[in-house]
Amino acid sequence: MSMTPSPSAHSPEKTPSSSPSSLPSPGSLPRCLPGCLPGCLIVFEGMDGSGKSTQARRLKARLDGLSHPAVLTKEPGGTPAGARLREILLDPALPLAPEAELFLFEADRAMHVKTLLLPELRAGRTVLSDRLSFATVAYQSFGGGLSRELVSTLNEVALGGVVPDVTYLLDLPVSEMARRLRERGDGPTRFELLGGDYFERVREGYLELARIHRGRTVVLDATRDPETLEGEIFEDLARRFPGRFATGGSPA
Ligand SMILES: Nc1ncnc2c1ncn2[C@@H]1O[C@H](COP(=O)(O)OP(=O)(O)O)[C@@H](O)[C@H]1O
Ligand SMILES: Cc1cn([C@H]2C[C@H](O)[C@@H](COP(=O)(O)OP(=O)(O)O)O2)c(=O)[nH]c1=O
Repeated sequence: MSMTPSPSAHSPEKTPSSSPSSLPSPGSLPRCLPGCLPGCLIVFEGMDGSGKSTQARRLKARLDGLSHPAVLTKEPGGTPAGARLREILLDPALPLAPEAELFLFEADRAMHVKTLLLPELRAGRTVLSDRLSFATVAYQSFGGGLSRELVSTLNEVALGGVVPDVTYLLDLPVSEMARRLRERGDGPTRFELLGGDYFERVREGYLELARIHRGRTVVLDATRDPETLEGEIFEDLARRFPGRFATGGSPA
């Protein structure tokens, strides 16, 4: 990956405001292409129970072992405000209108991007995120039926131009997903609440996104064992970003 920021990474950027929140003001975010910030954003996507957090944790451990520290984060809930939003979003006793749910996922994302992803990526660090914007297209649009255009517009605002360098999509049949969630012992699972048809559409949504963004999305058969998947992900990363993850190659 290029360590040279493109002109577009700099021109619209301003010094973060000194307001009490110390968040950059709206419109101050760079428009970014993959690789235009010195860091590397690696995203894990897939349905509930597909093994995203298992693989994100394994990759982090592997990078730690190579003295290449990586930041492990997630959506929803990767920031203090996001953790509160996550409680609302995942409370089965608190039904939300589809639009309200969408706005809360996007609010979580805006906080995540502005306060965590952008600072880490600007500092040149590797960030591993358990979910990002594909999830909202797959769940709220393909699954929940909200307009694709609305979801894309809100994603664009929340992402502020940040684009993953690579996304690993852990693809799993819905029946296997249901089995894993039962085994994991989640309370009343989102699967039970939303139903199998919903998740069939979510899966199809993810696969369509992978086709559209095929240059920087890798679809993995998530029914295979965790070791095999970990090896395949690391091999792909090493090929994609030569030298970045070599032993002692930490940019942090
Ligand atoms: N490759 C795999 N094969 C079988 N079971 C797995 C695999 N990866 C994860 N699991 C198990 O499936 C469940 C869901 O995994 P998890 O990583 O929490 O998924 P997610 O973060 O996508 O919800 C956990 O019980 C985990 O131990
Ligand atoms: C990020 C995101 C998550 N979700 C859903 C997916 C999950 O059902 C739920 C919580 O995500 P997550 O904690 O990643 O669940 P899991 O570990 O089971 O995969 O939020 C959306 O519906 N839209 C979104 O934009």
